[in-house]
Amino acid sequence: MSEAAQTLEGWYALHDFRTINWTAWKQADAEKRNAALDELQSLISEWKAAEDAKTGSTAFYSIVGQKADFVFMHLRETLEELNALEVAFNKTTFAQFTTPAHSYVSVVELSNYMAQPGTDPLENPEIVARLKPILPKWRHICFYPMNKRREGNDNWYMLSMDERRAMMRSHGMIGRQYAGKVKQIITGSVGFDNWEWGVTLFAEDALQFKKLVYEMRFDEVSARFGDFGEFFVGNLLDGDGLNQLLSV
Ligand code: VOV
Repeated sequence: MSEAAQTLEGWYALHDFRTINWTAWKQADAEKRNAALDELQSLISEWKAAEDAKTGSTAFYSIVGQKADFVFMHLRETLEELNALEVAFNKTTFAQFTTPAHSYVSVVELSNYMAQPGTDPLENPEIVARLKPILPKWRHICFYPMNKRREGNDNWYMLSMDERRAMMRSHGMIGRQYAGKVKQIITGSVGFDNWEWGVTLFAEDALQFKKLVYEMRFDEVSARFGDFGEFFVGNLLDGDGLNQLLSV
């Protein structure tokens, strides 16, 4: 058996995608719409308070295209908290105007491929901060799930640790060229959801998603071993953005 990579886990993650029933939203009277918006805003304030207290983080983005209208990405210490968040949203008036479109459950993960031998990663404040990240509120989000292939000669899980480490080094070198342009949060979902990882990227310039993902396609670890699910891309919903989205 090949040596399994050691992983460190941080906050649990829920990507909660919803579609808006625009017909019902437009038909609702202004009073009901305003009440729904007030309630939604107070939920968002609660999430912001959790983020200020560093007990979790939430990002709220509209989704471009027809796979969903918006996504809440929540990070919390436990799965129970994530569950409570989705249930709290489901009980709001605004939720009556939405339908679930997709969801993804995972946990922030760092592997030991790049670890410094003989050091305790949990003593490194940078690593600890990466396990419990405050999500950047950059203009755009890109989310997709992925697997590492297990087919014939292209079986990631049969490679030696050294072979995998060399490929992850090359992967990391490409990623580093995008420092300051793309921020990645890798979440592990083996045992939690249908794919092995969730990849969540943030950027101020959405084109950087295309450039990075395209460049990685030529790198061995993605070219030979990457299998990818559906892509979701969207725009930050800050206070103004939310009001604009929901004004009818
Ligand atoms: C934005 C840049 C960027 C950077 C700097 C970066 C660096 C790194 C490093 C150094 C490491 C290994 C240590 C760790 O931190 O865990 C990883 C790990 C990982 N990555 Fe990555 N990645 C990036 C970006 C980045 C992207 C765009 C993708 C999607 C791939 C693609 O083709 O679409 C990805 C995937 C992953 C995955 C699935 C893992 C876990 C693999 C495993 O087998 O365990 N990643 N990644």
